[in-house]
Amino acid sequence: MTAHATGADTDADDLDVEEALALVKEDPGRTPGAHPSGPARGDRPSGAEGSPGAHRPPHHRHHAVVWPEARAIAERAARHGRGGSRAGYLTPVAVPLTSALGLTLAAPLMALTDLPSFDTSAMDGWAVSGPGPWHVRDEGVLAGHAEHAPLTDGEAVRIATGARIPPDTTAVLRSEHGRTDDKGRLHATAAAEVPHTVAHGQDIRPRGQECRSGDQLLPVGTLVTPAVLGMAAAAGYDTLSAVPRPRVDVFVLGDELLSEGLPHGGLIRDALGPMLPPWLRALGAEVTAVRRVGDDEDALYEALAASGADVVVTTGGTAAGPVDHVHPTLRRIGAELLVDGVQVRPGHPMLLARTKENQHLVGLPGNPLAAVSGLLTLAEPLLRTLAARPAQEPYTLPLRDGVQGHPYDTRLVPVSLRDDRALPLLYNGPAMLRGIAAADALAVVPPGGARPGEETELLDLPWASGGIGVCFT
Ligand SMILES: Nc1nc2c(c(=O)[nH]1)N[C@H]1C(S)=C(S)[C@@H](COP(=O)(O)OP(=O)(O)OC[C@H]3O[C@@H](n4cnc5c(N)ncnc54)[C@H](O)[C@@H]3O)O[C@H]1N2
Ligand code: MOO
Repeated sequence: MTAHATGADTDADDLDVEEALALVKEDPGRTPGAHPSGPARGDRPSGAEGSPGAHRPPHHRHHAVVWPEARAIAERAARHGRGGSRAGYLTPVAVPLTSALGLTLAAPLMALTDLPSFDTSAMDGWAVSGPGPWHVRDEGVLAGHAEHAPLTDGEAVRIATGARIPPDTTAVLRSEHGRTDDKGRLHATAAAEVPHTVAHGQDIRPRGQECRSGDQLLPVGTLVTPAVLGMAAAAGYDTLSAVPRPRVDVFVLGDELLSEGLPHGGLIRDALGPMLPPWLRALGAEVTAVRRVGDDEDALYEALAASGADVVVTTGGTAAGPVDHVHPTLRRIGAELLVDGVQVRPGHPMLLARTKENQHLVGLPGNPLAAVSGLLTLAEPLLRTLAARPAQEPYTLPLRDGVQGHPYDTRLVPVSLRDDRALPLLYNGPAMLRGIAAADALAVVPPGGARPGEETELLDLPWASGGIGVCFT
């Protein structure tokens, strides 16, 4: 779908700006990351300050919304048509612990048992009753064994860490704090914290020390981490009530795409087929299908009609070229366009539509970095809301180098984070992946650009934040 020249949206000025910003003005001979200084705020083209929408040039796509609004629409979109659920997330299900990592708890985690569930020895040693010396019973008490006969005053029995404390035990004497004399009697040694004696309750973990059955351990909305899985298992759970991952079908459009080998004869490798599924999983999705769909309107129509996913993600075909079928197909199925273009570079032809009751479509542009922009602008808030995940806390860092701005649109620029500063990376053109492949985050550069040292909002990439989102499987 590379033929755009005849498209109705041809916009010579926009395309010139795009080329200038992303491709040719960055001098590849400079130190990687050394971005040419952007204009100072005061040097912005007149009219670029303040609300970008208010200063759009007359030829700008009139439907395009400003970047923050696009994200807000995507977040709100999830809240409609979900059986009246105002929260917007998918219906919770019981998920086995082995599948629950990265999900959000749909119910508080209440203890199903006391923890510990019985009085437990905290150390290897002897359970003793009363003051020593003690007569040591022949048998021992091991973890996992049934209850032991009560001790009588002056008796001791060997005990292992984690074993049940026999009734009438007053303390546990650690093995390194006791010795037996030649008559087989046990004495507390001078090495004990209180010499020759053991404090009442010493090294016993009493039943219910951590929680009582029915206590709330974690609130609803908690992200299921490995530690939460451990806590849930300890507290008696086999399954968790959690919000499931939104199911996502990915349709990769384009006749020019190869799945293997070197580009040849005008054909190029499909970069999005390998990139999007793991990225979508990192954003909380379950990828239910990845299909190549040729530049054929009927094929896209049929694929869409057959999809039962919560979200369909298409790549390519969003612009107005002769084989850009996304808009016509959406019209054909009677979809409601919620976002039709965003004032962001790259990625401005991205779109969001409601295709069915409980199904949305995110149309990512075909240029690979433009697709990333659409993924983070539209798919991320939609999936996050459906999966009831928390939003990333907004944060800023100073830019090491200035970044030229688009006169009217927000720019998303790959950056690497070093020493609490963001280094804008080269090779950030819409068709390029070299910058993003080396990046830790995307800088949100406002219309008009950003000066060196300017505090700039950052969108973390899921693998760079080290969060639970990094679980790609
Ligand atoms: N007349 C206009 N032409 C274009 C406009 C415009 O406003 N008016 N916008 C440009 C911008 S910006 C973008 S972004 C692209 C969006 O185009 P589409 O979403 O229709 O995508 P395609 O035309 O199918 O492809 C664009 C480009 O990306 C390559 N591509 C597509 N899929 C893949 C893939 N899976 N892996 C790697 N590369 C892919 C494709 O070969 C094209 O080179 O439109 C501009 N044109
Ligand atoms: O700039 Mo397009 O929006 O190439 O991505």
